[in-house]
Amino acid sequence: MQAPAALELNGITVTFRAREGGGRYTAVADTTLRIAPGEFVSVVGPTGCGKSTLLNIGAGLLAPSAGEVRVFGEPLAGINARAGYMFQAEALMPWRSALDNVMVGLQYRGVPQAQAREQAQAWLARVGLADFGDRYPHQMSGGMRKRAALAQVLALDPDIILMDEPFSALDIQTRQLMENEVLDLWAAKRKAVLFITHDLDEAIAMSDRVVVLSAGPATHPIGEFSIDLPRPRDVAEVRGQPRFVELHSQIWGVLREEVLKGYAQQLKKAA
Ligand SMILES: Nc1ncnc2c1ncn2[C@@H]1O[C@H](COP(=O)(O)OP(=O)(O)OP(=O)(O)O)[C@@H](O)[C@H]1O
Repeated sequence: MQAPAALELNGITVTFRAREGGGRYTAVADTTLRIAPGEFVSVVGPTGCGKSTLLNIGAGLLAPSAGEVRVFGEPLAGINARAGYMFQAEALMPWRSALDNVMVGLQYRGVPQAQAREQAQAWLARVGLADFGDRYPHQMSGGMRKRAALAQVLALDPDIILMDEPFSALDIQTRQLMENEVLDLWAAKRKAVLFITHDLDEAIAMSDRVVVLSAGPATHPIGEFSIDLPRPRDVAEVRGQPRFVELHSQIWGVLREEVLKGYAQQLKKAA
């Protein structure tokens, strides 16, 4: 028998009550997505198509209107306890130091104080913040805060990591450093990753597989591409490889039309 997927979204449909008027809005329609243990999958799609909605479904933060989620073969009910999340927004508590921020999740899990401190310190060191444990979020740069947030997620050793545009607020150099760092950490531990981005270059550089979503409403996968670039990868260097350029052009061929549709919808909404 085939090993169960780490995360499996089966025939997911998500319908919201529309924000205006009394109607319903189907954000996601009949979407199936499977992520194998240790696989790095990116989902790309135009703005507002439903990427975050899918991630929230995988996290168990939102229940689908139809379809089911399975985690290592088991139906998911409530929050996905085997997943760690990293969102675009800052996740650090401003009143806690970096070390305390990383420790808090461990303590919540019942790890004794001294051990939690030791593990948190080791994770801060792994993300390059060994000497910054006593800094508060406002005393750190955006990149450092992201590192601390990454340590916070990884310290809990989740089997699945859900990332929603985690580096989009960073400048390009810091972003590439962080992307490489994530790839190194991932290579060492091989967790299943669901990575949401609207940046196709980032998706290709990082992933084993890229899934393209259609423009909304009723978004669904319209293309799936296996990224056969060798690893380890340097996200800046890999962009110059002929195979990268080829994959980019193939995927962009599918995504372009959807981005234009998504953009037209945004303009209509704004009018
Ligand atoms: N709670 C909600 N109630 C009503 N509509 C919602 C709700 N959450 C999301 N939507 C709508 O569902 C659609 C998909 O939203 P979602 O945030 O998943 O898109 P996205 O692809 O992640 O967007 P972006 O690229 O801007 O991050 C949007 O049209 C959004 O307005």
